[in-house]
Amino acid sequence: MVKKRKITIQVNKITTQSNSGAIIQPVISNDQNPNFGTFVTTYNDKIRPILDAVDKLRRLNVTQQGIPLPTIVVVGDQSSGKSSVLESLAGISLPRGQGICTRVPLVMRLQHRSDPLPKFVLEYQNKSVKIMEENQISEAIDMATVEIAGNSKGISNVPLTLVVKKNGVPDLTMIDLPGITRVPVQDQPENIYEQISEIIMEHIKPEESIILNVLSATVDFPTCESIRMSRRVDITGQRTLAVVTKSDRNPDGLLEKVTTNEVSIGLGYVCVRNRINDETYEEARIQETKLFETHPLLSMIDKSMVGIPVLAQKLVQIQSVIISKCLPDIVKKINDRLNDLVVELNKLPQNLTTIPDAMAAFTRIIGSLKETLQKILIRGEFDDDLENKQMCCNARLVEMVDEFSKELHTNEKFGENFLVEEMRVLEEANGIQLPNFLPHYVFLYLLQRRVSNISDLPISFVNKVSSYLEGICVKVLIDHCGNYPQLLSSMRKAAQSVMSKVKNKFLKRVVEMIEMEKITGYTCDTHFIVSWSQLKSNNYDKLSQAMINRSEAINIKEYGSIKVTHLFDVPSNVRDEAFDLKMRMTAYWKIVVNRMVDWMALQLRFMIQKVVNKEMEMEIVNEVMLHGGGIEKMLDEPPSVAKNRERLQRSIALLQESKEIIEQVMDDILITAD
Ligand SMILES: Nc1nc2c(ncn2[C@@H]2O[C@H](COP(=O)(O)OP(=O)(O)OP(=O)(O)O)[C@@H](O)[C@H]2O)c(=O)[nH]1
Repeated sequence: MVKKRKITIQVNKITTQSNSGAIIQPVISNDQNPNFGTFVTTYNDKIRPILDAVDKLRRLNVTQQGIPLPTIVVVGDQSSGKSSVLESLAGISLPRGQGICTRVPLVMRLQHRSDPLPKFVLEYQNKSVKIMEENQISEAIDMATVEIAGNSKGISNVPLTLVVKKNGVPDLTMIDLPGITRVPVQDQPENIYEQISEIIMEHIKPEESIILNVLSATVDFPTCESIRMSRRVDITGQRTLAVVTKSDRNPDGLLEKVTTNEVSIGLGYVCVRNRINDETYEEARIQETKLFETHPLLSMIDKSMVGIPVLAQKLVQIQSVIISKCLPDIVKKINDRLNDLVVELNKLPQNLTTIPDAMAAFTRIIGSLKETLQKILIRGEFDDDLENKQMCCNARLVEMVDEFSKELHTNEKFGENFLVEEMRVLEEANGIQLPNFLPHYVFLYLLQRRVSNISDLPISFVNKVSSYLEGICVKVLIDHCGNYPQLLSSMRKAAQSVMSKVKNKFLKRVVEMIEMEKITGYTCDTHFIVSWSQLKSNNYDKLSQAMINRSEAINIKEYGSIKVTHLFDVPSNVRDEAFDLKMRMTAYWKIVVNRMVDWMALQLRFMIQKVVNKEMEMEIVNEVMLHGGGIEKMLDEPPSVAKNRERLQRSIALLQESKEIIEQVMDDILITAD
């Protein structure tokens, strides 16, 4: 319920569309010949409170908090007459002339005041300069421009605000922007066009901006840069109003230009004649009225489309519509932004002041760190972000184990020299002994050679897995002490140190495991005998047949085609003995490889369990307490956090103030539309 309703604004004959696609059509009846003075006095009282509220928000710089404000933005090509139009509306002199004059955004706040004595204030960069005389305004703006944008013709996006409180002016706030030019002059930078475009686009892009496009009657409208730019952000022209200046200089064809509307201006055209040379504003208005009444061509233009008073009326109406339309949205945006900032502020670490507080915070960090590591490394649950595949640890670890197993298995190749190694070893093992009696050391010798051949694979597996786990632990640690960066280096050191210790232990065991495999050939797995018998029975006949038939190759299951021509002249007893040895080793090697993979996987799980449940925590506590300066360090809030907290508090205070301003004005008014 609205508590207070002091002022009612009746916005007649103005249609508005939805928030996003505003169609604003101020309709001024054709028979109405607006008088600048009487119009503003009736309108000003009604719009001023809202305009004041929006101007207060502008001064608070809420736009920097992502809250766009309804604004009339004056754009135009260089020397199109932008400043002259503002001068005419305000009845004051602004820097005018050929070449670039406006080099910084100029916010013009016009306010009607009943006192005949005008007041002028120039605000910029937290300064407020009172201007005593009207004829000093131009110079003051020039000086402030030089202070902001330098002596040369460079431009800047730092705004100047000129407050004009004067009897009879319309209550309007507009922003005049540097004129668009493609050619740099004097020592302007080469990219002057890009710089100006950027400033203009920033101001005209928000849906809340009304574009006041100043076009000189002396140019072809479709060729105007300002038209091209405004059409990029306002394709249908629904928030663009055109002011045609210099009507006196080029009256030919102007009527046609503004009625055919070749450049799709949605809010209509107003043709004006600004002050020329040393005319007073009163003289300029008289000359303008005379021009549009008596000139044979210009007098044919509808009276609702000519003269500064009509422009003032249109602007005031448009301004009241956009402001009243945007107010609820501004409140919503302020509320949303406030909520976001409060959440962000609450997420910041508590500013710790006592050792018990620091101790509690440290314990919390360790606890949640352990919980996360248990979740992803032991229970194998997913991290929140499934896209981050690195953090799906169990899946990545099993991939590494599978790859290790594949490498070990593919290492077993019969190759070109089938049985050659076995025959050579048997030959050297020959002695004065019973034939066909295989000494155990022959098998062991071959086994040792095979184990040595693959011994680098388990080592590189340990290296790979350890560096992956170290990466995961460091990432989790960084995430968990993001709020206390002063702990980061100790935590990182602890994680690296614990992982390095564990890796060394793991490597030591792997080396032992390799040695064990070399020392003894043993398995309790009965499948060994079955597998050996099968290999022999399946392949012995193939080999014998090949020797009889002199076939080049035999096909052994799982190992493919194997060349045997080099065995043709080998005595059958030697060949058979070597064949038996090979099949025995093949069956046993499968057992060895599987045992290695199983053992490594179990060791890995065991190691992870120990690190996560105990060693990481102990190492962190040790590192922080003994070497990292203790938890007292947590009491020194890092400058980055303090700065962030200050920034958030400032923004929250600013938005709260803005919210109060806007809620107050909404309480005070009730807007009705026909
Ligand atoms: N005859 C005539 N001259 C005008 C009119 N409007 C502006 N001028 C002249 O055109 C020139 C440029 O006008 P400014 O108002 O400085 O143009 P501007 O667009 O503000 O210029 P920049 O900000 O430098 O781009 C000045 O010499 C004005 O006196 C007009 O309606 N009639």
